[in-house]
Amino acid sequence: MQPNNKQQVGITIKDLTLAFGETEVLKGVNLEIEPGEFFAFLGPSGSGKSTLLRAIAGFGPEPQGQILLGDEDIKALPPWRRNVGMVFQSYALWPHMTVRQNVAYGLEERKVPTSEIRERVDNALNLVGLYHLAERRPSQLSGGQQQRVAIARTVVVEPRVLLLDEPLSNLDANLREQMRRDLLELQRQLGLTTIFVTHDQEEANTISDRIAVLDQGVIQQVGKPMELYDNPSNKFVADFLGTANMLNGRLHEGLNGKTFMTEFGVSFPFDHPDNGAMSLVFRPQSLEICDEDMVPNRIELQGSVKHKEFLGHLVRYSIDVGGQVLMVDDPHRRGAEHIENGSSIRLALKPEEIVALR
Ligand SMILES: Nc1ncnc2c1ncn2[C@@H]1O[C@H](COP(=O)(O)OP(=O)(O)OP(=O)(O)O)[C@@H](O)[C@H]1O
Repeated sequence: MQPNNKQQVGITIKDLTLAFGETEVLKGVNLEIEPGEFFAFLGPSGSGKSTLLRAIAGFGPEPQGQILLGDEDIKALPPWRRNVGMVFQSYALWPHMTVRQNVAYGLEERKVPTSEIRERVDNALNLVGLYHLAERRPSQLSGGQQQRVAIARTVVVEPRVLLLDEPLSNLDANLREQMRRDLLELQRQLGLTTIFVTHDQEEANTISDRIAVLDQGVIQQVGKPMELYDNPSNKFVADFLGTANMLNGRLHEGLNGKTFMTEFGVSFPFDHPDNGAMSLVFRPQSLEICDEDMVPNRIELQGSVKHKEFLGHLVRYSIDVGGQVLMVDDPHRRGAEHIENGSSIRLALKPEEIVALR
């Protein structure tokens, strides 16, 4: 199997809606996935990630809208004519067949000549590092090895795109990290446009070029992992991608510039083109604990420590600021032991790290 960069195709999804009976599960999905991209569908359980992936593969009820592979609308094609490879969460290996037979199965079905099957299966097994286990049955393999067989079996037929439905969720944490790296390397080697479904934001962040965040059958935002983390376009995305502090309140124009007043009555200067009700969102590491003089160009907040968790490289504090609890991640340094529950502290917030959401 050779890297097939020449055949890389993008995937375009236009106005896709899909219902199970009366229940609409995908509600007007629009998406452009670039050729060769490693793309993730990220969202909580029930958000429609698997349904969207399965719709691309041709499984499940027929959706409304369009699914294009390159220029070709594949929506009306049966799964086996789409040239799309899908790896299921359960792996779905044949238990009575050896690893080699499992991987060869799809080629035999396609009536590929025997000598070519041998060569392609060898290549696929080498690619996933399982050549030496070719004569074993799935029950004689670890979870990670079974996962690799499932991938080899899918890529051996040289699909135009690779779809992976939570492929790492049955593996333990260490193996998952290793498989993440292996999967990314394999994807780069093959140059296959790949979609990966996960509910784990760390997994999506580490593996993907771009992510679509889904909630309730709607794409909430699409972007590179850091873009989504730094500039969430709504509260759902802010919360789903890591810990987010959120201050709800109003922005007023005063004589000396603009002031933000939280719903709990804490106020501070804040500059933003809009006025009125908004939420200010910022990450725990955007707040600093100030022992001495206030750093210039920071928003100052007074609070008291409610809870403290020492995590080694950082200390995570819960700080009560005028009736609202904010999370603060402070890089651990010697000499901070005196900050205890009940301590009064000053916080400095970097205004440029605040995202104002309406
Ligand atoms: N065969 C089905 N019949 C009826 N409803 C279904 C069917 N499959 C999925 N659903 C519903 O569609 C919604 C989306 O399900 P889907 O499996 O796509 O979510 P998901 O984001 O992949 O979740 P998970 O991470 O739990 O797999 C859910 O509310 C689910 O109950």
